[in-house]
Amino acid sequence: MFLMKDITRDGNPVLRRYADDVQFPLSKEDQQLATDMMEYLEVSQDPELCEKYGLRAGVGLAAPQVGVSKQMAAVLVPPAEEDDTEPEFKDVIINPVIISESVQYGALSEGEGCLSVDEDVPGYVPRHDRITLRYQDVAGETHTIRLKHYPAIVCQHEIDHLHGMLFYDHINKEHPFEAPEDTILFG
Ligand SMILES: O=CN(O)CCNC(=O)c1cccc(Cl)c1Cl
Ligand code: NI
Repeated sequence: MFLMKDITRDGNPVLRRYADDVQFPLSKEDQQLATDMMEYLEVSQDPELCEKYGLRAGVGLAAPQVGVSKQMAAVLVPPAEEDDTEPEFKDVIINPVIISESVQYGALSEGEGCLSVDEDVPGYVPRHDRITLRYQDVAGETHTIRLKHYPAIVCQHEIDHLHGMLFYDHINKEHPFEAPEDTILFG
């Protein structure tokens, strides 16, 4: 199981590298990596286990964050409403490509955080509010899905990791809480 000691931190060159494509069928190693990354998210979202293992909670985790420069990220966006049982989006996205994106931006009103960035970096992170995402799952099946709002934001945060980008790269340095016109602020 991954612990905070396994998470690469800003300054480690692996976080600034464009990750390599993943080959199919997945090697045993890549299968285990996918499982372990999703497990981290599940454990981190359980308040008791999160505390027990001293984790920082996350809704996504990209392979470069555990030192593996491969195009793979786990995403686990909890249910939108408390009484919902199903996560809003849950999958390990492999070789993801955003094939279309809205002109309109969306941003979380409370900004973003990252396991690989220890300090808080306040400010809006403008992202596309809606995207069409193409990716392969661990079975090698290709999915083409449309996402909007929070799941779209999270997937863009993870895909950034696979391209050597970190969330604060998008924050306006002079005016961190300014966002492009018509940006939807939510959360
Ligand atoms: O790359 C993944 N992480 O660094 C895990 C920790 N950060 C989050 O869960 C997180 C928090 C706020 C907004 C977004 Cl979009 C994300 Cl992704
Ligand atoms: Ni991150």
